[in-house]
Amino acid sequence: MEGMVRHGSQIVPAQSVMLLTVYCLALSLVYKWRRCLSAGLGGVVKSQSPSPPLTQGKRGLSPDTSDPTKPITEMPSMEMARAGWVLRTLLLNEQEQVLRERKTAGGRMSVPMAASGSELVSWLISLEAGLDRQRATTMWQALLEEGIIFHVTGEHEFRDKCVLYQFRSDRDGIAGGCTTPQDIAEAEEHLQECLADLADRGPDAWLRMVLRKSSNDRTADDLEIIYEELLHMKPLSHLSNSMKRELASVIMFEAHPRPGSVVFEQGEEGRSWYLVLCGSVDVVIHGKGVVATLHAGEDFGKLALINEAPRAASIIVREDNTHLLRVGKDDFNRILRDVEANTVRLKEHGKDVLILEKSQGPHSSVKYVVMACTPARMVEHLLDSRLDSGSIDPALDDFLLTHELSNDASSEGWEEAALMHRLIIFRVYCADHTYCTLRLPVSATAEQIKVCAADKLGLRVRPEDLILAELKSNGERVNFRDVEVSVPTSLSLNGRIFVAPKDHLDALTVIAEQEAPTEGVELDLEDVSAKEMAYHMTICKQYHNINGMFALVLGLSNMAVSRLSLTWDKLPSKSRKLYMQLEATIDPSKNHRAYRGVVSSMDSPLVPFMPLLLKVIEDPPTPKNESEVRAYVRCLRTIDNQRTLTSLSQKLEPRRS
Ligand SMILES: Nc1ncnc2c1ncn2[C@@H]1O[C@@H]2COP(=O)(O)O[C@H]2[C@H]1O
Repeated sequence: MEGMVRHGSQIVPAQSVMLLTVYCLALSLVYKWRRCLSAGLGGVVKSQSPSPPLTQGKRGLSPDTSDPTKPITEMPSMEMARAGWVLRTLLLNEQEQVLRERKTAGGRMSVPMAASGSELVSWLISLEAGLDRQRATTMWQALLEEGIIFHVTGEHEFRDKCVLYQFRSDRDGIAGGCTTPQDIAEAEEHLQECLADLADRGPDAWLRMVLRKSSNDRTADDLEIIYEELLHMKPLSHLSNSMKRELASVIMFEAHPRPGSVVFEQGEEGRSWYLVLCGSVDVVIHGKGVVATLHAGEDFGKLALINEAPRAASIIVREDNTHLLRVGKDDFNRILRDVEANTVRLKEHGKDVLILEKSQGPHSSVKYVVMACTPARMVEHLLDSRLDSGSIDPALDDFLLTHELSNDASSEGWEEAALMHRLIIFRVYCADHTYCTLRLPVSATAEQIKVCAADKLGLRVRPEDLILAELKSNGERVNFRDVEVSVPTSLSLNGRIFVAPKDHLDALTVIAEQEAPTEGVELDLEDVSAKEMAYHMTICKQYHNINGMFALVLGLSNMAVSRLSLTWDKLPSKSRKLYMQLEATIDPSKNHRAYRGVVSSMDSPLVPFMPLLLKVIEDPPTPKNESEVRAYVRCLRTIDNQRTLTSLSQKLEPRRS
């Protein structure tokens, strides 16, 4: 059987065996270079691993890679590890010992196996005809940025000067000072390939080094290098040259060696705008998971800057050695805002979910026009958009009045499962009003909550004899069935969860805080003058804030207030008439015809009445700045118990007998 070789029980072509042998040899060589380096880098050679699942486990904070004297990788790449090994092996074989014991400036410290930057540059030039000093300097910087060589006291990037550098393996004492003839032969064999790798990486390494310097440390040459590079960057091609010049002094480089590290988290304040240089990042939204992956040439983080809103998503590094460019908020506003903030385009699972375009509003104000949007995103956008002047385009009115919003899992990608796994913190009370605080997924069943609460509260009752119930502020009780989920999110306003033995259920009484706020609110309404209050109420109408207007009218139309006839009588008839007109707009008959009439008679922008909008969605989406909204609602102290409201009202105007 010509050309075939027996391998175990298999017959394989001889060619494959040869390939396999070459491959094994190559692997062993690579292993040697990496072993030499990894011993000094924690001892483990890390393989290129895929990203960890993004919804689990702890995410590391991004390391600070802004210091240009430090490596930007956790482990050197195969190519640079090999180049380091080859150059060191050949340097050790030099007649005139380049690597030898040296004294640092001032003779303070003696360093073994060190060489000055200028000696290393001269030596490299001697290996390759046509190489100039600047090019050779960048090649050594390529080794320095991967932690293969170091400035002996860690103060400098690579310099063609009389400053000392060492190979890491010498600094950490993990490589011998001798070389075998076999090593030298191997190094010579790979030299040309290594020089080509270094020449290839040098200029980028130099650029990265310059981009890591603080603005103040950048020289005119540095700025020129950055500017030249910005001229060629596709994602910046729409910027004018003068903008690129300005950017050159402020744009910063950020390296993320590890997948899973967090660039920033959803809800944080926006401080920078980013551009992906290489690698990729995931856009992760609470309750939805990864909604998009951004690659080289794509940008992120401008929404929070132009909106003055919290970050709409977390950005998690997806690949090893992802490199980003960053522009701080002030610089973004100064240089880029006018151009970059022209369009905001958000994608989820490859589909555009929101495209906003800036346009000129009246009186040279700026407004954003929604060019395309999914219904779900529109609601999110409306819920938390504070775009510049807060203005929304007229097309939106039509949308609000006509669009049927649906919670279609397939088209909108609502990840109900992810929502259900979200952890929430809530209290469970006992009959004596002691309570425990639990942190469970939304999907936890009433039975699971019951068991956890009983355990924490020390209730010595079998779970089957316990009941979990909501006690509303009016004393009404609703028992949960054991299989029910989303218990804490289904409570009524001021409702509380109680756990009690079946035969003690009737003894449950409402907690004082359920009836009325037990603590003062930050803003004491009584400190505000009636005039001031009236001013703020009127402003809702003036600014077309129908939502705010309705909230006020609904509040005033509550029985506890509407019955205060003595007070109402004090109103001038003009105001009374105006109020009656407003009251008419909340009339829900004929599918909110009165409301629709008001909306159509108003010029844009306007804030629609949200409950009406949300009523058509079976399961309202979670707003983007969810944590903020939740914190707000948690601190919102209201009285929803009609009995309490009526008794307060009667204190003001006792019932006439
Ligand atoms: N579908 C998306 N939803 C929200 N943010 C997204 C989406 N896709 C990309 N992003 C980017 O993620 C960034 C998170 O921070 P910002 O809110 O500042 O700006 C956001 C957008 O630039």
